[in-house]
Amino acid sequence: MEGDDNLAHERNKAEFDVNEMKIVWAGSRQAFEVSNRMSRLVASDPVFDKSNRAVMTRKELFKNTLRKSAHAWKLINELCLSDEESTIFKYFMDQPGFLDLHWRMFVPAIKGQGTEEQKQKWLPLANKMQIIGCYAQTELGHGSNVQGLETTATFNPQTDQFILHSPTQTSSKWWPGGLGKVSTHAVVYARLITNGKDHGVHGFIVQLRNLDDHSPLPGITIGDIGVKFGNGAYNSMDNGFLMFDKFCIPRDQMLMRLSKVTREGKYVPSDVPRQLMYGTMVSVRQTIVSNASVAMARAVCIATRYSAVRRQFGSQNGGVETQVIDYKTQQNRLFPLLASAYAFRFVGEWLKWLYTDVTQRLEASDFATLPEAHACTAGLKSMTTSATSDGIEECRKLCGGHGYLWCSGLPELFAVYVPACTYEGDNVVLQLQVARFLMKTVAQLSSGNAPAGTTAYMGRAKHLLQCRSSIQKAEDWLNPAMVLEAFEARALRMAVSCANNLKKFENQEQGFSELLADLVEAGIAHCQLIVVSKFIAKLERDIKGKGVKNQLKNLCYIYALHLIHKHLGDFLSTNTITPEQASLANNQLRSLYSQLRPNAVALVDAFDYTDHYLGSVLGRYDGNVYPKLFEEALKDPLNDSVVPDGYHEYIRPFIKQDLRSARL
Ligand SMILES: CCCCCCCC/C=C\CCCCCCCCCC(=O)SCCNC(=O)CCNC(=O)[C@H](O)C(C)(C)COP(=O)(O)OP(=O)(O)OC[C@H]1O[C@@H](n2cnc3c(N)ncnc32)[C@H](O)[C@@H]1OP(=O)(O)O
Ligand SMILES: Cc1cc2nc3c(=O)[nH]c(=O)nc-3n(C[C@H](O)[C@H](O)[C@H](O)COP(=O)(O)OP(=O)(O)OC[C@H]3O[C@@H](n4cnc5c(N)ncnc54)[C@H](O)[C@@H]3O)c2cc1C
Repeated sequence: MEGDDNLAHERNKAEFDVNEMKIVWAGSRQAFEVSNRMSRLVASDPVFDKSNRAVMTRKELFKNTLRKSAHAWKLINELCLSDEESTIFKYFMDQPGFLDLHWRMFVPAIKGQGTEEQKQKWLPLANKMQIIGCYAQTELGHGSNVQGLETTATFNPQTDQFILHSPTQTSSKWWPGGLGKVSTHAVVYARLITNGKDHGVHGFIVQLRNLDDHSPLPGITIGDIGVKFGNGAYNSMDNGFLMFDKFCIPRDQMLMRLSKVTREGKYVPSDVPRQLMYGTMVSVRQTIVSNASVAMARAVCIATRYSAVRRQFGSQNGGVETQVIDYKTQQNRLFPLLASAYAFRFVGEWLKWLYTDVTQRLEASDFATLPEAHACTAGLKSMTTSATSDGIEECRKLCGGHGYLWCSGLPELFAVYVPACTYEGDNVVLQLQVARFLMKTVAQLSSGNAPAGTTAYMGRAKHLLQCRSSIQKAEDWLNPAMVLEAFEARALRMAVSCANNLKKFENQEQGFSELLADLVEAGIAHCQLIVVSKFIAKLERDIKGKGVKNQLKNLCYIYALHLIHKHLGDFLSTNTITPEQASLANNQLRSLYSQLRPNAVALVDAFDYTDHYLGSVLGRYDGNVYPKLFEEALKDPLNDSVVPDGYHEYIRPFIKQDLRSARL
């Protein structure tokens, strides 16, 4: 059977309304319409071609990214795209570049931390891209430890200026995207010093380059930090370094919405939590969770379509071979990833709601939910990006040898995606923030304060610490209350166990250091509970379309039960479930895989990705894999000539045994 017949046959088997599922995936009919229109607008424009990124030199790749960015900006203006449309348009461009940092970090940092006057001055320039900005926080010596940054901003009352200085090599800014070659400005984080006193890290708007000829301003040393992981991939981004040599900026370029420095040099501390200075990171972490679902879905779409096209073994007497998607091992690796894509989508929707809610509360000076918002954004960013990076690599393996080809789309996707485990906060460091939050919540349980939000379940500690799961048969694992209770009991017991172990240490910080590995596991268990509970909550909503809810139910329970299987040690060692109940979960999981199987291709079609966005020969909508693999191979520059360059110097001497003449 040809690839296209395979996929047509698969699509005919679907038991649900794919068009309605597309709307559930997009979040609303309007969101679907925008996403569909923007992805096709990008795909139809030859400037956004991505087919030869792997064979471009770094300089070519970078210049091509500039060209694409300029073209995108022109189209956004000509077509008068809304903010929502242009964000999605840039996303489907699928080319990491300075635009990401300008719009996602530089502009939000000014919006969140600038005064009204500062916003009025800087935002119109940034919104029209008359200045281009980046977010310069990380240094050569410190990334995770923001309080350990070394760059100084010393107030000089004589000139009413701050003097920015990099006192050591390790204080050089290192990593900011867009800094190396493009940005004219940056929001720079530096230690504020007034009257010889260090007030800790604060943000400043700093011009870096001359607006006439783009040369660095005197006192500024700047450049790109060099080639990063993978061909093409994130190398389109100019991550940069930056050093200040007593570089002066006016006082009104300190971002002063939170704390201030007066004309006399008096420091006026913020009367709101100083952590609001970290607001830009919280906002980006929230969007990274939604991006995780997109990246996971992309890899899963490629692996699912290819698994339906690919056949190996199983033919008797020359008949057709088995589609590899029919092997239970393939399903056991692939279907939980498909379920994870949907799970991350829905938790991303919820996190967006939580972020909007906390932002509104902060505007009304209500800071009560800030720790919860920080823990959720940090923990879910960590959990979903780790799972997605691993998932992309698993999808590559699911595609066998051809998955290793660049044109499968998976190597580049992995290389672009994997730094998400590090940027915007290292995943272990962020998960430890969740653990701290959990330890505080557990410590307060005896005080009578009922925990709220995502830790509300801890308020039922008495029950959850001693309950035994009442699962008796495999179908019981489709009962939402029973599944939730298992996840809640496991998460609470792991957190309480850490808290009890902490008590054994006289010095709590030392205890925390000793128990770091267990604390991370407790944080992950809590985050997995959030994802499962938000998926279950989604099923309780009104979901339209023939068979759509049924498919989502299957995906939800596959997500939950595969986690039980994967983290069985946690569930058994906390006595949350028995080995027999674990075995019933496995039986149910197998049954769910069989139910999902006829719908697998339609479930990835529901992502509505264009072939342009997928960028994968293996994941093509028409399944026409083999002829296109040949086409791609023949395009490789090595195939430009039949006899390769270097033959006469380095191959012929071997064959003719005249190695003395080889030019070694
Ligand atoms: C095939 C091609 C495909 C192409 C695809 C292209 C598409 C591209 C799409 C998407 C791309 C995404 C683009 C995104 C680009 C991202 C670029 C990355 C940018 C960066 O990385 S910027 C730098 C980020 N840096 C960090 O994240 C640093 C991490 N460190 C910290 O955040 C903190 O320092 C900390 C969390 C580790 C805290 O450390 P600590 O020393 O404890 O902190 P303190 O300052 O003392 O604070 C203690 C106290 O505050 C609480 N707290 C900490 N942070 C926050 C916060 N943000 N909000 C609220 N509260 C906070 C902390 O819990 C403590 O509370 P407690 O005292 O315990 O109650
Ligand atoms: C592609 C990319 C783009 C980036 N873009 C930007 C940008 O635009 N702007 C910007 O300012 N920065 C940017 N960064 C920097 C990024 O934010 C930092 O790299 C990140 O915050 C991690 O910090 P680090 O590099 O100091 O890691 P480190 O903290 O040095 O981590 C090294 C190891 O130590 C472990 N570790 C560290 N602290 C602890 C702890 N307390 N407990 C347990 N383990 C610990 C970590 O888990 C990790 O395994 C970017 C980075 C990358 C890779």
